Amino acid sequence: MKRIETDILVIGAGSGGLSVASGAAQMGARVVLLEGHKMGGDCLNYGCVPSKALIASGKAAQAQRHASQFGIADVSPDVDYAAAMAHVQDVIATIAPIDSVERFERLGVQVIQEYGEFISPTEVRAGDTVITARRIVIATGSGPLVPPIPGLDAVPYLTNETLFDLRERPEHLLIIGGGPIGTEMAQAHRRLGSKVTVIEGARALGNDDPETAAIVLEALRGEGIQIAEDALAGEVRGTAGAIEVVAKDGRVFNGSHLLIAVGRKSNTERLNLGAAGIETTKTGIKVDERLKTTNSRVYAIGDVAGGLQFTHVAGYHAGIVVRSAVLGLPAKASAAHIPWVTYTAPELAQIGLTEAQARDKHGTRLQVVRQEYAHNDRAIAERTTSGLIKVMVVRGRPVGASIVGAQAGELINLWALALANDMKMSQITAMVAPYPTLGEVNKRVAGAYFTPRLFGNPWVGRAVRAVQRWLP
Ligand SMILES: Cc1cc2nc3c(=O)[nH]c(=O)nc-3n(C[C@H](O)[C@H](O)[C@H](O)COP(=O)(O)OP(=O)(O)OC[C@H]3O[C@@H](n4cnc5c(N)ncnc54)[C@H](O)[C@@H]3O)c2cc1C
Ligand SMILES: NC(=O)c1ccc[n+]([C@@H]2O[C@H](COP(=O)([O-])OP(=O)(O)OC[C@H]3O[C@@H](n4cnc5c(N)ncnc54)[C@H](O)[C@@H]3O)[C@@H](O)[C@H]2O)c1
Repeated sequence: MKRIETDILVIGAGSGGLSVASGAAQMGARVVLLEGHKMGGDCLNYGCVPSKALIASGKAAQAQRHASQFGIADVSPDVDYAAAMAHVQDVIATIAPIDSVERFERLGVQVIQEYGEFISPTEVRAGDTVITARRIVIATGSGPLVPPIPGLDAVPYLTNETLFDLRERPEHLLIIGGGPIGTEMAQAHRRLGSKVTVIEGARALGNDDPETAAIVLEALRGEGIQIAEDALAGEVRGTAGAIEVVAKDGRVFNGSHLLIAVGRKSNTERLNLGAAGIETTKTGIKVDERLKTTNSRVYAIGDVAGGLQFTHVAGYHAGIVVRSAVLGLPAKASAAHIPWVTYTAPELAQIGLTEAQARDKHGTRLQVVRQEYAHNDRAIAERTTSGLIKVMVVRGRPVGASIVGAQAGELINLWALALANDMKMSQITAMVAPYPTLGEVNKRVAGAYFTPRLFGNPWVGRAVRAVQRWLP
């Protein structure tokens, strides 16, 4: 057995682990990084990157179908599904060098391409090497949760780890789960020419504000996607090409392929956490607000920590751990200013409290201001007028924002800045937004907060009349 001593040991080279490793190494710490499978983890290989690339193919196909609104003939697109998947692989290959072993070795990180497992509270074994470190960071991510639905083990099914290997377009894709994976992949496949049925056990896009989510679901249904809600999958039957999902209430859904998208399972099995005294919860590794596990020299970040499971959260966690484990500074994680976006068309974005959550927490102190895309000149020019922004305001400060519409994911950035810095609505109205941009909806919605305070206000009216009498 080889032995290595280091300052920081990072287990897992996905979004979170890579950020810790590069940050720590560039600040001068000795870093060892373990990766048992693909550098880049889920986001690069089976998650964000391939899904957004396939969504881009679907968008290109859809634009051809609806070009006549811009004076160009509508065309039924000639979709080459295998070529769309080749585009997906090309996008992954373009980004991969940034996450590669070579790049990390150039940064001074010692990369070991093996799975790691604890053999004591201070030691991790990876292949034939035992590593001891001042601090250990677990960043092993998550994998697709495959629920114990009767019959599922006897039929072929896809997950996010196998979907992007397909080269023949599914004739009829059944998707169990109407969360972000289910809805994004439903729309991409529908636009590329598959029939699609989403089978959702509760409410589709149920983690988002119901009013904004409903606008997305209406758009998806309008494109021909069947979305069955309150349809908990109870049984799966059939063979390759002819699959049947039976809901608990007896509804039967038939299709050629089946995608399972019912959430995630933290990757903890290989870690032998018991040997290190690290406890888990139902969703992942138990951590405190500093992201420390029940072993005070070990941190857990990103998906494996079982909170919000997004790449930007893994990156944010990495920043907290670098401050704490590398610089020895106190740093705590918070979830209140974390945005998320579902990249359907229209996009759906959320930060902070939804309207219902804000009402529960702040009662009558809450004011909700709204602005429709239909009043935005750029949206009118580009025929993307179906959209809405709602901002939840308490005592002049935003506590949450929900956006549905074109580029909602870009527009939420401003509210991410505002919530991260506890900004006031007056600071948003002080901004001058270039015309004509969709971003003007952000300024307009902030203006809507002040409108009733300024227009039709008897005190303001009296003041204005007095000033007008005195002005020369
Ligand atoms: C289809 C899909 C689409 C998504 N789209 C988005 C999106 O648009 N935006 C967004 O923010 N998020 C998105 N996500 C979520 C995002 O992919 C994850 O939140 C993110 O990858 C988590 O990063 P991580 O570092 O925690 O884990 P991962 O990226 O999963 O990396 C963990 C790594 O650890 C390795 N590993 C596991 N066990 C061990 C071990 N014992 N030893 C060594 N290595 C180990 C794994 O092989 C893996 O490479 C999507 C997810 C999916 C599935
Ligand atoms: N755009 C993004 O940022 C993005 C995109 C995809 C995935 N992700 C990340 O990946 C995570 C996983 O996504 P997901 O969509 O798999 O999970 P999810 O947990 O968000 O949604 C799963 C859905 O499946 C339903 N469900 C569960 N069991 C069921 C059953 N037996 N029958 C029918 N429906 C059932 C649930 O009610 C839920 O609505 C997300 O929570 C997110 O963190 C992010």
